[in-house]
Amino acid sequence: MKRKVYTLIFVKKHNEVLLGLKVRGFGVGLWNGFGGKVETGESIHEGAKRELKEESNLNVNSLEHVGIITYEGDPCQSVVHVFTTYNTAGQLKVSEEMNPITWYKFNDIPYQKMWPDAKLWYPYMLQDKYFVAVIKYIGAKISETFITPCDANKIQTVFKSMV
Ligand SMILES: COc1nc(N)nc2c1ncn2[C@H]1C[C@H](O)[C@@H](COP(=O)(O)OP(=O)(O)OP(=O)(O)O)O1
Repeated sequence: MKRKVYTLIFVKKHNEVLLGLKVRGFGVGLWNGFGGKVETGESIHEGAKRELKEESNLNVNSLEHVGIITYEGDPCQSVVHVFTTYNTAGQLKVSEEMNPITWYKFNDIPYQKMWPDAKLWYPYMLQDKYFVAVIKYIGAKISETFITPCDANKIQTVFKSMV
C-alpha cells in the first residue's frame, strides 16, 4: 500500500515552539506545526521548506529530521516526517492555512486543541530526541501506539529505507 507522505516542521527558540491554528483542510481548528503533502518531483526536505514558506512566510536552510510517524487506520494512512529548526529568516506572516501563528512555551502547549497523538510524541520533539512512532486511529480516537526513541543514524536508516 502506498501511503501519503507529509512533512511537519517545528520552529523552536529556547523553551518555545511556533504553532499555527489550521484554518482549512485536514485538521482544521487544531494547532499544529507547519507542513503538508510532499509533491511529485520534490524531495521530502524540499517539500518541508516549501510548506514552511507557504504557511508562515519563513525561509529555512537547514532542518533536523527528528521523527518519522506512520499513521494507520482512519482518518488517513500516511507517513509524516517531523523536522525541527532553530534558524529561520524572513518576516513571520499568517497564511490562508495557518492563522493565528503563536509562540508557545514548552510547558503550555495547547494539547486539548491538537490531534490526540501530539501529546505522545511532542515530548521527544521538544527535547530534540529522535523518535519513530506508529499510531493507529479508529475514527477520532487512538486505538494503538508504538513510540520509541532512536539515534540519529537509525532514523537516517529508516528514512533511506522509505524513499
Ligand atoms: C492524524 O494525525 C495527525 N496528527 C498530527 N499531529 N499531525 C498530522 C496528522 N495527520 C497529518 N498531520 C499533519 C501533517 C501535515 O503537516 C498536516 C496536514 O497537511 P495538509 O493536509 O494540510 O497538506 P497540504 O499539502 O498543506 O494540503 P492543501 O491541499 O490544503 O494545501 O497535518
